[in-house]
Amino acid sequence: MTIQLISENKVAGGLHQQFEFDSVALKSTTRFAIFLPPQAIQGQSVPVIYWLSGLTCSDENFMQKAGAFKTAAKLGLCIVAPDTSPRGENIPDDTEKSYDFGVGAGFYVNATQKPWATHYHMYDFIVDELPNVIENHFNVTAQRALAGHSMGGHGAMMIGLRNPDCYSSISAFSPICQPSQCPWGIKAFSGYLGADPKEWRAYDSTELIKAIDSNQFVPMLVDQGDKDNFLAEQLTPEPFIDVATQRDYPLTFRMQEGYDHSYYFISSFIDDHLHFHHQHF
Ligand SMILES: N[C@@H](CCC(=O)N[C@@H](CSC=O)C(=O)NCC(=O)O)C(=O)O
Repeated sequence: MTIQLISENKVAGGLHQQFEFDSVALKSTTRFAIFLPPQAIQGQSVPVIYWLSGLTCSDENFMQKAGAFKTAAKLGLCIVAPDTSPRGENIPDDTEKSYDFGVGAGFYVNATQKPWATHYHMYDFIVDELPNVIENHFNVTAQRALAGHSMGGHGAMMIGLRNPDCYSSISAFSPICQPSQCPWGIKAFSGYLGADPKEWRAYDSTELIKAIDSNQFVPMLVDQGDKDNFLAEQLTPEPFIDVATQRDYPLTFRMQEGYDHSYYFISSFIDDHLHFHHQHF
């Protein structure tokens, strides 16, 4: 597997780089961004936080807007931000070109339905292929954490709950907590997984947290803004919090007064998330 450097910038004493490579899972060329802290450049192996972005995003949104570099550099954390779907000329997209399905909206699932099933395997990409690429090409340890926003918050929680042995901690901003029950999730899951809601359960964090073995609880931090336009209709955290509370799951859920759904919110609390993951590595 070869990866090709696309761009490089020095930042906070470390490096921000973009690479592309031919993904087996996505059957297409894909790009990711990586922040390497100074420690990794000096030869030390560092742990990795995988950041999963939301609808309409690429590898760039988090890196350009979250303001994570100085704290990640101080704590010696590598951050990897993949794209949010396969992308390119031969990749099927929503015929209506809507922002919440198709390119930019892979929802971190393995699609089973045509025409999506050929390329839209974001679950396999994030769980298996991308970490292998990162661990084979960079000065990183096998310690992994997951974080994300909105659709990517759903991805971080869902992937962490399904693979508790692989991740030290999980965090999310404004996650879609019950995708089987909200318009964004119903549209995506119907399209990618088919009409039967039973097939959706394996990708729904509120279902997964009901079933996970208590010996396999992974610490989780969630921040949510109370002025988020999507909160009531799309994000619906209450059922997830209720199950977590009943099960004594190690979830810290913080409702943050006055904040919306944007990267202004993320940049306000990203340091807390980086410290949280650092503490659990
Ligand atoms: N209608 C909007 C919706 C797009 C949007 O708000 N995207 C969010 C994630 S929403 C859930 O996954 C986002 O992160 N946008 C990128 C950014 O840099 O802010 C639209 O189409 O604009």
